[in-house]
Amino acid sequence: METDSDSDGSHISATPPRYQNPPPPTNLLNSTKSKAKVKPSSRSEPKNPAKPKTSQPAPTPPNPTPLPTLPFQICRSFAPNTSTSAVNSLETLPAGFCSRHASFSKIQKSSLNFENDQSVPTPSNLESAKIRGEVLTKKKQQINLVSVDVPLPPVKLRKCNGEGNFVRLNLNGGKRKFVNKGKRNTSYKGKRTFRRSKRKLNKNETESKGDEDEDGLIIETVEHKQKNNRAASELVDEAVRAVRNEVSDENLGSLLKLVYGYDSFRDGQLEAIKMVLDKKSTMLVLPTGAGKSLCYQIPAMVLPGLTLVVSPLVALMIDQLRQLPPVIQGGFLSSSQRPEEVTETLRLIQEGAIKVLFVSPERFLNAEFLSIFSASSLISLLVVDEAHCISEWSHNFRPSYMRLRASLLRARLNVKCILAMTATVTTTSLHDVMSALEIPSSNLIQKAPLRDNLHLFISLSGNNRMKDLLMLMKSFPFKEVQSIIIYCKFQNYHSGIPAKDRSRIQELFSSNKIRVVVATVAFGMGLDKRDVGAVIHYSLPESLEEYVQEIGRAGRDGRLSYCHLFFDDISYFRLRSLMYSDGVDEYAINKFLCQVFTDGVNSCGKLCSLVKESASRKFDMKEEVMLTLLTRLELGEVQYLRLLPQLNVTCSLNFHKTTPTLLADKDKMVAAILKKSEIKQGQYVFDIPNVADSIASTAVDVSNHLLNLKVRGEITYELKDPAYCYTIMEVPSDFCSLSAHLTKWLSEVENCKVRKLDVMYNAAVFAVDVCEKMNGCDGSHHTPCLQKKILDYFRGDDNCDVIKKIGRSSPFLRADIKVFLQSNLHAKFTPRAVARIMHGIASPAYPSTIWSKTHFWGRYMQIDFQAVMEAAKAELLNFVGKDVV
Ligand SMILES: Nc1ncnc2c1ncn2[C@@H]1O[C@H](COP(=O)(O)OP(=O)(O)OP(=O)(O)O)[C@@H](O)[C@H]1O
Repeated sequence: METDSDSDGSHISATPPRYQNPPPPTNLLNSTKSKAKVKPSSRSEPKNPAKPKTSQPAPTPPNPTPLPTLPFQICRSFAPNTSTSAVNSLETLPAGFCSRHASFSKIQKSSLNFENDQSVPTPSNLESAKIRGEVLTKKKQQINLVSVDVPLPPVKLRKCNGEGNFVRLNLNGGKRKFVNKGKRNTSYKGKRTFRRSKRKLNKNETESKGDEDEDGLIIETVEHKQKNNRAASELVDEAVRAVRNEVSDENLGSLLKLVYGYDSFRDGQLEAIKMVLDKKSTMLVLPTGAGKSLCYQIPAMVLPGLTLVVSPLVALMIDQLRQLPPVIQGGFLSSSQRPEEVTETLRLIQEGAIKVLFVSPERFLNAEFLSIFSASSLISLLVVDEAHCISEWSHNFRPSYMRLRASLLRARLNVKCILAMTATVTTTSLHDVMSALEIPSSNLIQKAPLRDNLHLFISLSGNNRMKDLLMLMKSFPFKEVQSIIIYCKFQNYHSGIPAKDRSRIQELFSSNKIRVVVATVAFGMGLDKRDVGAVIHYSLPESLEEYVQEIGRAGRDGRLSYCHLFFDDISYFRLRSLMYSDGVDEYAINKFLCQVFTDGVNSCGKLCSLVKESASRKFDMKEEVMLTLLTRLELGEVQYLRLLPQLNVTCSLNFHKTTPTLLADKDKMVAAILKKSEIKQGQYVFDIPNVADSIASTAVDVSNHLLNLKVRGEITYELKDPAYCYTIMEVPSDFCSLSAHLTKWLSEVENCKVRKLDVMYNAAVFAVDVCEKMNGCDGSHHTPCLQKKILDYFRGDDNCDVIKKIGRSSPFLRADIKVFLQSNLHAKFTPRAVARIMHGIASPAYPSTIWSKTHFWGRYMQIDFQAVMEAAKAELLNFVGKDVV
């Protein structure tokens, strides 16, 4: 007997057709003509979908649960006060209850209104609607949300403007048409008119059908809906109670089936869920698309308190929030939200009305946020998503993730159980993460980093890479693939688009109205489009981790998918140069430390700030590097300072009602402002932390007080200069040794990044030049040898010699540096600054707008950066009248 379920529990490596009854094609690009050509081994659906030819277990589509058909509704209304159960009472349960995908796409559609900027679904309006539990089905009353009927506005191919990171590309020579072409100008009004006239025509018929509307849909009565919802809610509550009574495979399986519609857990999921429910901190390493989210979502339903998920990107948080099954009330906090929204979310957390909260690690700088948790046991589980970011030896180190140490989490947030999740981690980074989070080695669940439904191809691209790409797209199997992501490293290959269009493009791509998206790495993180059939790398990724992460966007439905990597030496040289763009010299770190601890020993307890832009130029250090150093000064072996939330620190103020001196008599903060201000063009200009420090207050209190005075009509003011704020805890006794220590650390991190790129390049060169094309490798197909390289690398066995393409010297280098210095007598240089220019790397003090004009810009990319620096140092020493460091 044929079955449509995958009872072995793993869909990851299966490669059969996706559904027993495939959905109707939504993309006109997949014309019937192209379908007719489908070969059995391609991703396309079988001709007779009801009878799959394969005898392999088919991956289970999200199966409808036995729950009643429910009306669609994005958010249910809820009464926070009554919400004490783990799964909130479901007053109005969405129709997407059984299928996350249904509910996800509806949320997106309903949330998109691009008619004006105001209505673009910002994280805040989307989420605040969700957490407020607004009934979004009242379409016309929603400012930010529109009917699903409203056609999306046209997508224009834009020229690069440096704002965005991906653009639609029609690689079919304009022959194929996008599905919504020609429909885009259909206005909402027009569509309504059409529907009204249709209603007129069918009046009698409609009346005779009673409850049926003009589209033949059954209009359910409110009572009917409520009854269904209550029944569904009771079933889930019952399943949750059963798991609480006994954490058995059977009870967890029932909950899975009921909420997600899945028949079985995938490899690693059940183990992780049970471990977490047993309150054991757990490290979970599963490949991309293996279903890690479910490993915290199910515990979130069962555990009594809040599940706090730390995520590195706001876009990722929003995606994860959207993907929560409707039975789990979610929320998120981000700096893009209005203060009222943050306050409302914090209130809901305290009331227990939010079960899963997404935050960025920077949120842990916020005193108000921390205070909610420090004295309570609100948090049942803390999830660290993309946990490799904790390790400086990972491909994606984030200084703010250093804040996620078990000791700090316990002390500040009362966290008892941690679940750390990642898909891409080497043994070294894994060790770092587990020790930072104090996860015992026995609590590691790790599966192979690659799914075996990905077929890996690789080729060295010639002089015309675009031509190579177009040929690839027109050849089998790529021409058959419906959904493709092309990853590019450099923006001049993919054109930027405004940020506000990104979510729209993601939506169009998700609904198969765009076939191909060209994007940078940021796109796709968190994108859970199950049927992406191919990922093409137009240029070399920076590391094998990045490669694995990006190819992991393909084949999440378990079907055979294709990944092609183009690489060439020039892109490699260019990327390798960029690896040096964060480097800093010891003397610059020393100067930086002097500024951070301005007043020397007397500055303990002082509230200070460092204006980002000016400091960045002054020390020729990127803002992220300054933040890395400040975070290290806070979280290293000695706590030298405590970072506070970033602020705009310079205030220019005008008094209106009461005279300044009279107001100062009544208000001590105004008195401090007058004392600390300079008067410029009639305005009082002062530094907020400086004023706060003088009256032993906080910068946040001063900001709030200013707002208050403004509301009373006493003042108006403007804020500028975004800055890092901090309180000094201890002044270093030896600046020199601290600078040396920090420089060494930063250079090790830099070397690690260079090494990762070299290993990536090495793997590519090996496949193309060295692989003997045995064991399954053939032509440009190199799945076996690349898989082996990846597995060895993740196991920490990457000691292979890196192919040395980078030169150590050039006969003209010194002479060119000399000419460069002579022709730029007006400027001061360090060896690093000269080497950056020779490598074509911009820095805050040497921006590309100015320095790319010199014809030496990027000329020595193929020579090792350190070697260029040494040559520059030697020339600077010879050069009279230049400062040499
Ligand atoms: N047991 C299961 N059976 C079938 N499908 C599942 C199962 N668990 C999860 N999925 C589906 O797999 C897809 C990927 O899940 P998810 O987004 O959690 O992956 P992930 O491991 O977090 O990936 P990434 O690392 O890329 O974020 C989702 O569509 C999810 O619904």
